[in-house]
Amino acid sequence: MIDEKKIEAGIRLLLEGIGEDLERPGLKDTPHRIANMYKEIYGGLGADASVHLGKTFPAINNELVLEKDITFYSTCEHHLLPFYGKAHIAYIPDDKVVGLSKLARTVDVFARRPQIQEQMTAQIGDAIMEHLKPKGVMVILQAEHMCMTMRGIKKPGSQTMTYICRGAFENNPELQQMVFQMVKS
Ligand SMILES: Nc1nc2c(ncn2[C@@H]2O[C@H](COP(=O)(O)OP(=O)(O)OP(=O)(O)O)[C@@H](O)[C@H]2O)c(=O)[nH]1
Ligand SMILES: [Zn+2]
Repeated sequence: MIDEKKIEAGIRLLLEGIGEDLERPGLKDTPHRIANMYKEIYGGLGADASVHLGKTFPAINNELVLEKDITFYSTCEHHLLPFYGKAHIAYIPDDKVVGLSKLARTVDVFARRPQIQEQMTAQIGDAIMEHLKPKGVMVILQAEHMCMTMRGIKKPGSQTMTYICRGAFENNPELQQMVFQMVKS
């Protein structure tokens, strides 16, 4: 559960730590604003993907479904700086499908917490396997990490790609290639 008072106290300390004047007008409401913002951007911590993935419909057929270019914003757990980009999710139904928005909602459940991209990729795929129980799922994430661009090594434009395969996609390079092609097209 997100504790707004603790976040506000933490932000006040942080501002003091960098030598800022907490009483100047521009900063007076900042601790409160950030607490509100964290409720949104870390809202995934209290969220449960099964709520979204548990609402299914009978499949018309069991052909592959790809939802691509799902924009997401997350924060890296090492620096609490944003990483953001696109998620692509392919799955092969086993007589059940979910509404397409539920795939995007599942991405947000795992994006809105301090994260590591590899872990987020796996969590999305594993949640889909567990709750929708398809024949297989493949998740691809492509993101820019601000801890790589605005500080440290400073390599703007560098992109991190991660993917996982579960079920029918595992050990099936042809199927994986087909998804990569569909994502590129
Ligand atoms: N594998 C992986 N690494 C990440 C992710 N987000 C951030 N990192 C990396 O986490 C590492 C943390 O390294 P540290 O050496 O502990 O921290 P640092 O001194 O701030 O590292 P630099 O970024 O190299 O300055 C950095 O190399 C980041 O690029 C992620 O999602 N996945
Ligand atoms: Zn980072």
